[in-house]
Amino acid sequence: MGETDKDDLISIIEEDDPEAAIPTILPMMPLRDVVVFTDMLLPLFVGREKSVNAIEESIAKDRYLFVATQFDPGIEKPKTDQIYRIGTVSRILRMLKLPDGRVKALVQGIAKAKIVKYVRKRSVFRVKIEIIEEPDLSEIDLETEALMRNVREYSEKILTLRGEFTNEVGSILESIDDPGRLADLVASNLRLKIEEAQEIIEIIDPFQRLKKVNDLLFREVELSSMQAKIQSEVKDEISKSQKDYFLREQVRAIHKELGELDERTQEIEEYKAKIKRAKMSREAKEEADKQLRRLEQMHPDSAESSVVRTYLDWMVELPWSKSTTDVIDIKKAKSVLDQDHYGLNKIKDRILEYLSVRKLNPKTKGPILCFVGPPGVGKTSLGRAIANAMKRKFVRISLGGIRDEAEIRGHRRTYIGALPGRIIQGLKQAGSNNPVFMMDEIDKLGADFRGDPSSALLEALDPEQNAEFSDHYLNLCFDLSKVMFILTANISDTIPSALLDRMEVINLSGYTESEKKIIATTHLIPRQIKENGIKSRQIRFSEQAVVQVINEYTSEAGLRNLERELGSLCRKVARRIAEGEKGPFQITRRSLEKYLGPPRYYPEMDKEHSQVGLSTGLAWTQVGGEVLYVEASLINGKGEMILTGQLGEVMQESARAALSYARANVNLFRVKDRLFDSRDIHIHVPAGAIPKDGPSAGIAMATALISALTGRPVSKDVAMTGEITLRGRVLPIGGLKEKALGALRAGIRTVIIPQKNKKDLADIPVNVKRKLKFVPVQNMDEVLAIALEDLPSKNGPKKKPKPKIKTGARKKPMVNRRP
Ligand SMILES: Nc1ncnc2c1ncn2[C@@H]1O[C@H](COP(=O)(O)OP(=O)(O)OP(=O)(O)O)[C@@H](O)[C@H]1O
Repeated sequence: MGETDKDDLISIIEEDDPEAAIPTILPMMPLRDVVVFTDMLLPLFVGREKSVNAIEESIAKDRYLFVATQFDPGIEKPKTDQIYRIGTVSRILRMLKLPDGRVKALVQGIAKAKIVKYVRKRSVFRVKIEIIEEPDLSEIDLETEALMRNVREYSEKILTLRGEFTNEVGSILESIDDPGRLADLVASNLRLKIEEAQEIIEIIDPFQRLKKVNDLLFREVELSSMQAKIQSEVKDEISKSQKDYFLREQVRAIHKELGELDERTQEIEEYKAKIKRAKMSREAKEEADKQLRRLEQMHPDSAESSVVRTYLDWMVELPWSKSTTDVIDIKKAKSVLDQDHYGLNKIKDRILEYLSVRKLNPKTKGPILCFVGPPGVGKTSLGRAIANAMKRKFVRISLGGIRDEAEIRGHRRTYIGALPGRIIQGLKQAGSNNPVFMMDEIDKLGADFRGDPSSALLEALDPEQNAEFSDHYLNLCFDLSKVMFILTANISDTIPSALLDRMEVINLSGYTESEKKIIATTHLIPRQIKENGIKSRQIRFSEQAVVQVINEYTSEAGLRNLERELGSLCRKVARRIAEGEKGPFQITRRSLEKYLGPPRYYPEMDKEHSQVGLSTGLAWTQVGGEVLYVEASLINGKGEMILTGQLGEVMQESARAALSYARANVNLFRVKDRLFDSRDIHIHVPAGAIPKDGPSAGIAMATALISALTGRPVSKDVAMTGEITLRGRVLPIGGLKEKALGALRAGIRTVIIPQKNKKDLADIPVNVKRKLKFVPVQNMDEVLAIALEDLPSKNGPKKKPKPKIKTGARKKPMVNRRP
């Protein structure tokens, strides 16, 4: 054993002469940190002068050398009393002189000996020795045999713990049957401390020596196994989670063996079943299976695994192949639409046509419907009715204010908290892949650096490409071709044009007072009564009360606020019933104020008489048609034009055109051109906080201006809409129906419209036409002839005949609408 290899050992033994007698006087070499046992082979580096001398002396003679260990390895030049007296007679088997004067030698222990005395001490230690004979143990008793076995086993154990055990070592241990040699061999390999090793070497009796070695081995085994235990404990601490995982895996394996499922396996199995049930597309299933396999490998509590779980939840809950069966019965659909909606005949007809085509050709890629109209005119409820009629699911999302493409298409899964886009979310909510999918406020889509949501929307809506709509979160394609999309908007002007191209716009313009009255009595009141838990016999609405709510508590094109006010009336009655009062409760004009407070829109307060420089225009806004007042006045100045009331560019240009027209026709109006040098003209359009734009107030501005210049008042019952040219021609405008309804609400009786809009009168409900007089005009002369009460003419002032108003209950404008 030791550091020398076996080949060396063999050649040495051949050289050795076992018969050679050991001399009694030998050169001696003190060793610093090793005790040499009999038979032990040991390579030595020798540097100290005395030691080198000792080796040289030995080589010069018969190569015998006595080696003994010094007490303290730190002492460079030990004295005789600092060296143990018992040591080993050795033989130098090889020697090599190094260039630096040091010597490398391979020595082997031959016999144990004792220093009797030092013969020489100066340049070299020379000692007289006495060989120590050991008692002969040729007959090995049982105890010794047992001890030897023990020693062998312990040795194997230690070497195994140290990772040094090999079969070769095992057979060497087995082959030694001399207890003394076994003790020496084991001791020389035990990494003992010097004192311990010396203690062993000094025990002469082989049995005793073996016993001592056995004790040390026992201690060493304990130490080594304790060390191994500590090491593995530390390792366990470090990888506790790994250990947990390992244990869990074992538990899983045990459960599996027992035919039971643990929580985790159960989860995985559940996902497997859900994936199967979801009947995904092949591509989607592959991805889901892949993610499930990833989940299986992951630590169940890791953040990553919860991301994968959320993804799988989305995947299995999407209606990949879940559809509802369409029932398209046109008669039934008509009755559903009629049941939920009063009027709207044209729109209902269009919807029924659309459904008929779908019935005859289910694969049709017909246009996408887009309902455009002010709030509360029934866009959403029509969509819902279509879904009911076809027995499809209905979902609704709002696109108002969306600027980020990811809202439509989803965020990539790498983002924390990523989710699919609104379209996929809507489909999950619907639970079928062919719902009626309503997207509200398409006109309020934004676009900025985060991408253009309208392009993502385009992909979703376009029948040519929506079979492969890709969502960033799913990272897969989802087939949207069976979805029936319906879009809604308040105005069509701001709908992105690429989208507008693909849609069929259906306008819903708003309701007249009488329509509102009917809808209120037939739909809104019964619904509110039911929703508030009242019995219909407990509450009665008088017709006048309903009309008053329409006119004095609301002012809108649609029915939103009307329904809210009626709901609030029902709620108040519900409270009284809940407090124990017995009905029936009458809602009359008189009791209305008690329930709803004072009216919010007072009629007949302001425009009681016609005024100079104040004309009434008509605007088409997101909430329907509205009257728009235009004020003009002359103030001292230098002929400048002041425009206020947050007018947009087009409207400002329109005002300038009106002014130019007036200046070009000063003669006609009998105004001195000089007037413009000393006067500033101020045009203001009240409700100054609300931005206004568009050319359609052109004739209203010109009328106000000319009224201010001429001092002729503008008739209080006349409203007008039309664009003006420099030559005074009146050009057509849009949204006539909405404007007409707005004028009616404001108590106007005559509406001046451009000649070219005459065709639009066909769309205006008959009862509106009965109450409003529409006067189509081609130029400003005609406008002024109707609007100004006292028109200056080329032949001098002449009294303008009052416009003849045919019929219609007179409703005066409301205070908060009138400057
Ligand atoms: N013609 C109608 N007949 C009966 N009820 C109607 C009619 N039009 C609208 N309604 C009712 O008026 C209420 C408001 O309608 P809805 O919510 O559909 O309006 P909307 O046009 O979608 O408004 P918004 O643009 O604000 O979403 C609903 O309760 C609806 O049932």
